[in-house]
Amino acid sequence: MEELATCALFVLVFDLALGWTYWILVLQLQPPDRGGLLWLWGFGAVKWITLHYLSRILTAGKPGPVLVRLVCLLSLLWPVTESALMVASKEDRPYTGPPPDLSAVLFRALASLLACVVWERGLYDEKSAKRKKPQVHGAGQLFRRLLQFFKPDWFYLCTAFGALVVGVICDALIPLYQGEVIDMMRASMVEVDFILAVTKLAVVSLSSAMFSGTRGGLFMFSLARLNRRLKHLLFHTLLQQEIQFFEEKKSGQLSSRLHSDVDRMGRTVALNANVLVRSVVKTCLMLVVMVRLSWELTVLTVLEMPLLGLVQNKYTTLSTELKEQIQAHHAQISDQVLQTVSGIETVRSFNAEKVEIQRYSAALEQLRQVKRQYGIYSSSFTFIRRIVSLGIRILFLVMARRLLQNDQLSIGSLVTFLLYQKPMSSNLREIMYGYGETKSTVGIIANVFTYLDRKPKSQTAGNLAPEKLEGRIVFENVSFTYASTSAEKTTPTALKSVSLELRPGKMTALVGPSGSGKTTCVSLLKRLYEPQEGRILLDGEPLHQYDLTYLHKKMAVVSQNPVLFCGSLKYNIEYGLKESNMDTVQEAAARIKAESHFSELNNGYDTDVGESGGKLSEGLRQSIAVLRALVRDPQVIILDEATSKLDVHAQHAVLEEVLSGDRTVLVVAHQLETVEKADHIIYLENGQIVEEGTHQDLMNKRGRYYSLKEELFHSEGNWSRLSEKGPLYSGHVCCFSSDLSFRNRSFSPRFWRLWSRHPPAQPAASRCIHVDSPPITPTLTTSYAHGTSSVSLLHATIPELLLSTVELVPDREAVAFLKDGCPEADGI
Ligand SMILES: Nc1ncnc2c1ncn2[C@@H]1O[C@H](COP(=O)(O)OP(=O)(O)OP(=O)(O)O)[C@@H](O)[C@H]1O
Repeated sequence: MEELATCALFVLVFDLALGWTYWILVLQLQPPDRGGLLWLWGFGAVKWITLHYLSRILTAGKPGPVLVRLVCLLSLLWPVTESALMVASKEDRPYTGPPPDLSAVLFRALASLLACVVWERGLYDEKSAKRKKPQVHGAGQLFRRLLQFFKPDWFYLCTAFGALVVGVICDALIPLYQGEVIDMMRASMVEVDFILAVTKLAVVSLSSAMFSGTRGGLFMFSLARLNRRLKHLLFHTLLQQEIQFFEEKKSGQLSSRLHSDVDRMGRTVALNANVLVRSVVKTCLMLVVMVRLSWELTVLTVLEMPLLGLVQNKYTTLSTELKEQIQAHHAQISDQVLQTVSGIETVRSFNAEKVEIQRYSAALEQLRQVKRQYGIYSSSFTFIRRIVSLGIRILFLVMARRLLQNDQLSIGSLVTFLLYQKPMSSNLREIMYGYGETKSTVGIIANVFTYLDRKPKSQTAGNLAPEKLEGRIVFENVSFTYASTSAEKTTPTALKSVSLELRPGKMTALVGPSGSGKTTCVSLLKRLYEPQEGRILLDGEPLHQYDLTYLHKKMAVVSQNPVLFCGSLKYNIEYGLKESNMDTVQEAAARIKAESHFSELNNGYDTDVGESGGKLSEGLRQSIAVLRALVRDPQVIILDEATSKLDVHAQHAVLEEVLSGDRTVLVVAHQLETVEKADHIIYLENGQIVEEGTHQDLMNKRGRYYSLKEELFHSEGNWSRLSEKGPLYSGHVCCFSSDLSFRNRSFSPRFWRLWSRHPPAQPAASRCIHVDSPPITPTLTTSYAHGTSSVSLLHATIPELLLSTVELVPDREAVAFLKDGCPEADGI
């Protein structure tokens, strides 16, 4: 810093020496008009070269931007101001060259130095420039890129800019013609001239209104089109992203990017460009007129700009940070409200309303604090701005009085000047404001473009779409780990070298404890994620090579909690289908035993399902999801706990329906009775396959699968599931058995009578109860069958539940069973 100051001092001293040398030369040589502008510009060029080399020598070849700016100002300030004075000089006072004034040399040098200091300390905020270096550096590029989005609207924009320029010219001429009209009011003037002046004023005012209106309308129109295009593109890009992206970003954040950020972006370019161009054109035109009236008063008026710029720059830097914080708080609050409202049932059942209100209030309080800070900055800025304006105004009045007293300005010219002064000041303010707004939007534009440019990390889909799909799916040593978020350093491996095969026409079941990786397998099949190792093949081809639309048509995934959209039942079942086919829907609904439930609803298939299907029972929601998949007739069906809320009959009906048509079926279920029918059962644990085979194989093996079945039966949860199946009626038989040959058999009342008299010998492989009283709901404490209480049932080691009716029962089966299990029954 000290080194820089020393160099600047040397440059200044050298500049003074050059300045005084110039005047000595002029006074000696006495050229016409003291050399005029030609000499001045020539001297400026010589000075620039000399000072530039001097600064290079002083700084060992690296003068730096500060010295470069100082040298430029020192060299050009004089010829530029003299050229402006010559342009502005009135015809009756022709330009006679600069007067010899040695003190002016010193004054100009000091003014240049002061301008450089103001620039470095105020307008050029080094701290914020460093902090936002990558953004500020690319600001021009960002705006150029944003302008490219306006390409389809070039016609409207060109017309708007044309209207803008014409409107501004008319605007700038209005005060001039107003002054003329005032002059024509004098009695000595002829009426025709007065009428002519009024007509000119009217035409100019009318044109200004018309062109300004056209300009405003066209800008708004283009802006609306740009918004639509940008939002569409951004939404499209967002939907292409991989699932991890949505897991990391909050929905409030994304919604804020999509709406407020895009709105602000468009507004900045369209409106600020409009305001900036309008104000700059107007200012230039007005400057020409004002300088001709009085350059002294013009300098004072214009002086307001750099001073206000200084304040505005500081304010922009501080307020940009706060604006970003406000936006982040808004996103967080809307996220919070969304979560609470969508999870209102959980909130209510855990009596957490107060906690949620407190959380909301805390978030609102944080927002209030940031807004308060913003308010303080804003009012301080307004105060300082007003003070600066007031100071300048006082100076202006003092100067105007002096000019009037010296006859350098007439009252008429002063009135015209004043008519220009107010719009001029507001123009300058608009330029400042537009500049500040544009600068503070750079970060927002960069954010939106970051999203627009984001390439999804998932592999891009291929275009494979064979006419016939067999549906053979193979996992070859597939390993997968979920990406860790910033909060967690590592995540456990969800799948470790899993190899399995799903065959067409067969049902495969994935079972295992929670967190074993079942849903991860389904997610990989849905291509929500890509395996890090190994590959997944569909009919021998890697899954990612299939066209996504084709894949989703051929492979349907039904999950436990299907997403339903606001609308009718019919809308949700036919969601995404090009053509409605209610006959197929109704037939399929009948086959999965859902038709009667649907027709019981008030408006049948037109019944509104409510938000996320909230007006329907969970079972009905699952039926809709199953139907939604079935009506598309996919070759591969994946049921991820998809029938867990359906009753036993409906579960069997769904399984029968999906297995028809040679489909490849994958079932993920915790209810092991659902998977027993599977042709192949795969038992996963900690992301690895530990057992596989048929139900019989696994039961015989007495391994993990067998233990899980045992555990499930003993757990109280199993008993509640029994209760969920509804009341048991007189004449029903409940059988608990581990003997597989016992399944799906029914027994007559005679059998029961025998059974109660002759219970099986120890160790018993079976327990049965006969419900012979009017409808009862089984509960833990009910004792309802031939001396067998529910408590003893819970202690039974037999993991099977069957319900059947007595009418279908042939007696000999009972005899056969009793012969098998109870030797005392021989001969019955
Ligand atoms: N989105 C995710 N981000 C990080 N880890 C995840 C994510 N989803 C699942 N996991 C982890 O991956 C592992 C396997 O989970 P997965 O959901 O596949 O198990 P699951 O067998 O389907 O469990 P459940 O039967 O309870 O549905 C678990 O350790 C789980 O915590």
